[in-house]
Amino acid sequence: MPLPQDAMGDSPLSRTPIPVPAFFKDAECSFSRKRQGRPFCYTLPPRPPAKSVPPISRIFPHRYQSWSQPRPQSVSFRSPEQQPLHSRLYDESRRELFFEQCFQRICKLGRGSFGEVYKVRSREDGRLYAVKRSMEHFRGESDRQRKLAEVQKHERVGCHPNLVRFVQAWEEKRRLYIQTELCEASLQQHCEEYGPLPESKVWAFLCDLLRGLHHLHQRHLLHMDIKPANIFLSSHSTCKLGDFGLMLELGCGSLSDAQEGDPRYMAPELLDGEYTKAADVFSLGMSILEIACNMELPKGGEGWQQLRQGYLPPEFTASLSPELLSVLTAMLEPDHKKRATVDSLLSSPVLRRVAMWRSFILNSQAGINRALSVCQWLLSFLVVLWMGVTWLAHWLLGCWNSSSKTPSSPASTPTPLIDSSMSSDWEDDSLGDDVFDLPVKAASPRSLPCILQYHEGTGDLHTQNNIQNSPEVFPCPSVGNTSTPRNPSPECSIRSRKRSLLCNSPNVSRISQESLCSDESSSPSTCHSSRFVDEDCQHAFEPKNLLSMFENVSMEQD
Ligand SMILES: Nc1ncnc2c1ncn2[C@@H]1O[C@H](COP(=O)(O)OP(=O)(O)OP(=O)(O)O)[C@@H](O)[C@H]1O
Ligand SMILES: [Mg+2]
Ligand SMILES: [Mg+2]
Repeated sequence: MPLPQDAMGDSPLSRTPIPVPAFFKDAECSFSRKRQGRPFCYTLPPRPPAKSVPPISRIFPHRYQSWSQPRPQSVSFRSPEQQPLHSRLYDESRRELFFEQCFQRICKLGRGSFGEVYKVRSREDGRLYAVKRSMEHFRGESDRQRKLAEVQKHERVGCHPNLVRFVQAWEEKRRLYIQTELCEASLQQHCEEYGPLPESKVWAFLCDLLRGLHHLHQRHLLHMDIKPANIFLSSHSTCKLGDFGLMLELGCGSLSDAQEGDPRYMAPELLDGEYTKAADVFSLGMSILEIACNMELPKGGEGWQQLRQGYLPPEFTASLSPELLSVLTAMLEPDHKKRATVDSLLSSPVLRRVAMWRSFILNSQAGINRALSVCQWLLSFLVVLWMGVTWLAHWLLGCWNSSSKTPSSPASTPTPLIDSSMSSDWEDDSLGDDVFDLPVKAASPRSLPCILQYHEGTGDLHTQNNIQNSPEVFPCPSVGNTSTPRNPSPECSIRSRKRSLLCNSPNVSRISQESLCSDESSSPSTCHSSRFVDEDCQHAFEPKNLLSMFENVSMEQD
């Protein structure tokens, strides 16, 4: 239906004063502005009345009920068979629910008349989701089927950027769980926090919601519960329709199951049983009126009637632009046959302009986000690259240092780094074959570097403390090579050579005689220098030294 506009392009309502009804003074009192800081649960629709008869499960508590599954079951209407839930994290033998085992509950997002909604993190993929858990247990098979029907509706809806995305659903211990994408907040929560929306945002959200509704109406689906509490804002500031619990499908006999939505947003023709797409347009119009004018919508009475007779209180709508007022008037047309349709609204010039502008903004936002994430990725790649290059440079420098300082015959020409006077205590120490079987002692292995010297004649290794003389020793992985002969004597076994190489890593440290002897009380026989060397060797056997170790071996073989 075309929007009611005159030749000037203005709505009659914007220029002609609305005839004030005789009862206006009384009627005025039926509309009020929203009060700030109202508790969230204030807007909840009434709960269904409690049954006077206790449920069968109370009368026969131990009777087996086919609908009360002991195990979690996947709920899906795409496959005819009920499937058990699959998750690599779920352990059937544990008492915790599937929900607790597979999700980390972060906080409660909200509560409706059917369920409580939690913000959760999936332990499986680490992402954030919303999970709605039915508030009450199934009271019987028909109650279960009624609740499970919401899942079927989610599946019917399919994917659209302006509809809340369904992920999966399951039932466990007579409760239904529905996992959906997580949104920032509902439009109602947003308005409670930030007050009425500026008109630019109202247009943008109206455009998003009309697109979502267009997707539903194309599939002959009626939402039937459009209101700010069921409209969600995504993290990218797009608006989405959610909560498909009351959705109806035209032409498939589901109209007999129709339930009334919130009376504040309800189209008047629903009282006569006229379920059409126009009812959604009316509810959306009411929601927009509420958020744009900060108006408390009446649940009944005179104000409720007036709004459904095409009367929009000017004291609330005075601040709206004529375009928005004319769109609202078209959406809130009392006669559902004359009411604007989603198609006609989306093809109106003003909404086409908004839609173009909206697409441009969303696309540029998405582009900026993509560029930012690429930059972030590049930055982390560069950091890793820089760390790798620094490490390599460090390592190459170390190798170069060691090769420039390695004498041709370490036994005959002792390195200037080695202070032989410091090695007197260690001269008779040697590595035996059992060194790797010795226990590790609790000393600080990295604090005092030492150098092992190989005596060609005896085939023995001697430790020499170089703590004072060799600051360059620390960064160099092969600095101890000076004590390793290039042409080892035949008595020197390969094993002992490898061990000496092990000990030549910078992690090899000297343990003072005192500290070792202080351990004597526990094992007196261990106060022996060869064991000290062993201990050092064991400390030196760390993955980061492996590279230098093999480097040394290869240098030796050369
Ligand atoms: N995907 C979501 N992301 C963020 N918040 C959500 C999400 N789903 C629901 N909520 C919050 O939980 C509230 C209740 O959720 P929902 O409307 O789905 O429950 P309901 O019991 O079906 O409500 P109703 O009474 O409208 O039928 C919402 O108003 C909203 O505040
Ligand atoms: Mg809801
Ligand atoms: Mg609902």
